Amino acid sequence: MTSESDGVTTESGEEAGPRDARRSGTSRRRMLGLTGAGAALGVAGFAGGFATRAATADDTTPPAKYPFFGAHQAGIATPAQDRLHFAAFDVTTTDRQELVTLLRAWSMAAARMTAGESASAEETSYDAPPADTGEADGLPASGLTITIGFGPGLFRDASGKDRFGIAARAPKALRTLPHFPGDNLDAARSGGDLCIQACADDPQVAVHAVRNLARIGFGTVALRWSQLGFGRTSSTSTSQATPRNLFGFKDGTANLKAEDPDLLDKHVWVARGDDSGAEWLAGGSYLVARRINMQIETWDRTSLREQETNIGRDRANGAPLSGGTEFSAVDFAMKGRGGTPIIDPRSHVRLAHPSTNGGVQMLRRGYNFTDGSNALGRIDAGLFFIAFVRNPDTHYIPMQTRLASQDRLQEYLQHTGSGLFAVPPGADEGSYVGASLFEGR
Ligand SMILES: C=CC1=C(C)c2cc3[nH]c(cc4nc(cc5[nH]c(cc1n2)c(C)c5CCC(=O)O)C(CCC(=O)O)=C4C)c(C)c3C=C
Ligand SMILES: [Fe+2]
Repeated sequence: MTSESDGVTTESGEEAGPRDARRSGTSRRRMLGLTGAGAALGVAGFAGGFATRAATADDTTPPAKYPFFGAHQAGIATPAQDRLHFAAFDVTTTDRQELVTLLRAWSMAAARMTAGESASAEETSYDAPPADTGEADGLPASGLTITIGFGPGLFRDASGKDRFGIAARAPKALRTLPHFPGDNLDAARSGGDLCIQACADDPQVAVHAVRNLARIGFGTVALRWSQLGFGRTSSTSTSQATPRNLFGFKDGTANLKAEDPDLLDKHVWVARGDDSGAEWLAGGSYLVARRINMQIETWDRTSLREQETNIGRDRANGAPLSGGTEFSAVDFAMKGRGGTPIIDPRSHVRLAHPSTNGGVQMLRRGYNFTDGSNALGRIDAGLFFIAFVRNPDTHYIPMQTRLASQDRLQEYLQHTGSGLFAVPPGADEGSYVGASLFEGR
């Protein structure tokens, strides 16, 4: 008898009790059934390659589930979820095969967890640690996506030595980001040979994913740094409302959106021929991560006029100060009474706008964060900036250089962490992220 509400059936056909369910690679959805939370919640719903989010409290809305396998990795063009757990790892093994084995194991576990399953189908003995840590048992997939990236150190170590026989295929643009004016980077929150971006609409699901991948990597990788994010600061789909950052402004209005695949091809996805030495990256992207502290106490003592001048948009509705509504085009030429531009030339939107940056755009996918408070009673808060770009040399570094030296916002910001990762294309069903690099393409 196999019924979601009756219990779990073992391979021999016997009905198992909860203890056996924990030992086996039990589906989290089955655990939902076990706990009587409603099997109806486990139905996937896909539309046009990405699922609709469970944005309402309506019980009949299926929670989002995004497939791990596909042409591109999920977690880039996927509608931005509400929570983030980002982790960067140092690879501790010197053995190429162990690294490949890890990437295979991560991909298998990621495919399971994004489907709402436990991290492993393996059955472990009662005397061994469970194959899944258990804290997501009973929880649905919650829109989980797991995106894996490769840092510069995966290809060459600090002395320039080829670590795993892949140095000749390192992407040209994959370098430690340069120092920008005002950077105050903490080495303990920067860099990494590998990264995992886990996004979900439930923080427990995102943390569970990183925790299990770190556990699987024990002995092959060591966690270098990690960051939790609690509120998305971008929209990556026109179906999403624009959220707000910790300065209280709508953030993500002029972001690239999944509904415009031509712009994603132009600005996000690496194309064949972009880098003849790294064709394996075609269909992938680059992930820029910046931990940006925001001096929110200072901001909170700043007049609304000054705040809006700094950003270049209306705080209440997100419209450009030149007028219109949130999605109106910004008019940088419009002059005010004194003949000066209404949108300050040093405002954030002016300096980040494509017209100031040779037409380049990026797909922003950042999150708000708070990490306690300091001895002065100030909240350690900010924006964990994540952007996906086709080439950081053209799509990130020039813009960040401009912002760091001219942006009016800069007075309230301090960059404290940094990372650049090449994000391989998505894996074929049954294969693994990184196969195009390690299996040679
Ligand atoms: C180098 C890239 C960027 C960094 C770093 C960055 C930090 C940062 N941004 C905000 C708040 C807002 N940014 C907005 C727009 C915007 N920002 C960037 C790039 C970086 N931001 C771009 C490319 C854009 C879009 C520009 C355009 O095309 O008009 C906005 C306006 C709303 C929106 O369009 O999203 C806000 C608000 C903060 C607080 C911050 C660092 C903490
Ligand atoms: Fe911005």
